[in-house]
Amino acid sequence: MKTALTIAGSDSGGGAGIQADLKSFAANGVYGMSVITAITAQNTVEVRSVQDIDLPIVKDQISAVLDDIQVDAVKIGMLSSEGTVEVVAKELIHYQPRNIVLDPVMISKGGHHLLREQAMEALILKMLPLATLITPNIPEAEVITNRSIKTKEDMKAACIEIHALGPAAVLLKGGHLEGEPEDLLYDGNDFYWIAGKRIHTKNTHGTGCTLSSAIAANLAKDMPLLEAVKEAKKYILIAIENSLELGNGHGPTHHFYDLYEKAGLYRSR
Ligand SMILES: Nc1ncnc2c1ncn2[C@@H]1O[C@H](COP(=O)(O)OP(=O)(O)O)[C@@H](O)[C@H]1O
Ligand SMILES: Cc1ncc(COP(=O)(O)O)c(N)n1
Repeated sequence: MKTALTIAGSDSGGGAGIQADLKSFAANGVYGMSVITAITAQNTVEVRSVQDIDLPIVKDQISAVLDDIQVDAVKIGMLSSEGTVEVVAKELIHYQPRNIVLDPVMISKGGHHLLREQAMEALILKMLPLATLITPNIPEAEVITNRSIKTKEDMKAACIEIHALGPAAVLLKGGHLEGEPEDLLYDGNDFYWIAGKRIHTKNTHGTGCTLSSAIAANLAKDMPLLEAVKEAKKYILIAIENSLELGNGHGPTHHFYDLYEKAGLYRSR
């Protein structure tokens, strides 16, 4: 069986972070493993508090997995602090796993900082060059490029600028712009618009985590990048369409194995 490792924060509410990643891995047919970087006390409404995990045990979690188990893809989410960015980057350089999908998580839907502002430079300088694919949303891409993104032309320019920072490819998610949520994939040569259909729901907690983990799972299964992204986009659409009315805030997406199978999208290679 193909495998994927998530390096991310824990969401006690189960909708985002490590919990979403492992559910997405399972639904997309790979064996999931986790390295926890931070624990958030979180629900559908808010992040109440955050405890970073001590750096030596972040390092040991990564080496414990990679010394023993074949890892076919790595998904990186919340990194929280500059020290964590540095430790994760160092371990990835040491182990050289293939297929690194970096979701540059910065701020929760409720406005809580999941990456300290002082850690931004380290993320850009140390982590971006290691990524096979980076998956920023519009606000994250605005922070990385330090320019505002309002149009499709702005999205193209941002992709070129982010690609120049080192990742092999960029998927700029358009969900935060008006209209249908179209994402833009840029591999350094060509642009591919990945069409979407807007689902009118407030239950979008964990969409970014779910999508990036589905892409990592697909890359682990040896799908080419464009196919991996397109298939993952179909998966996130189903997960949002079937999102759950749980809690009083942004409910989670649903990792619905049966429906996924019925739609002919489930593939375990
Ligand atoms: N309401 C929605 N309906 C359909 N697709 C959506 C919706 N909101 C987001 N998406 C898609 O889900 C994926 C992740 O969403 P996005 O909100 O951009 O990420 P993040 O959670 O990082 O902010 C993207 O492919 C985006 O286009
Ligand atoms: C631990 C953790 N990681 C990531 C997110 C971002 O979630 P979203 O996918 O909704 O932007 C989150 N809210 N909590």
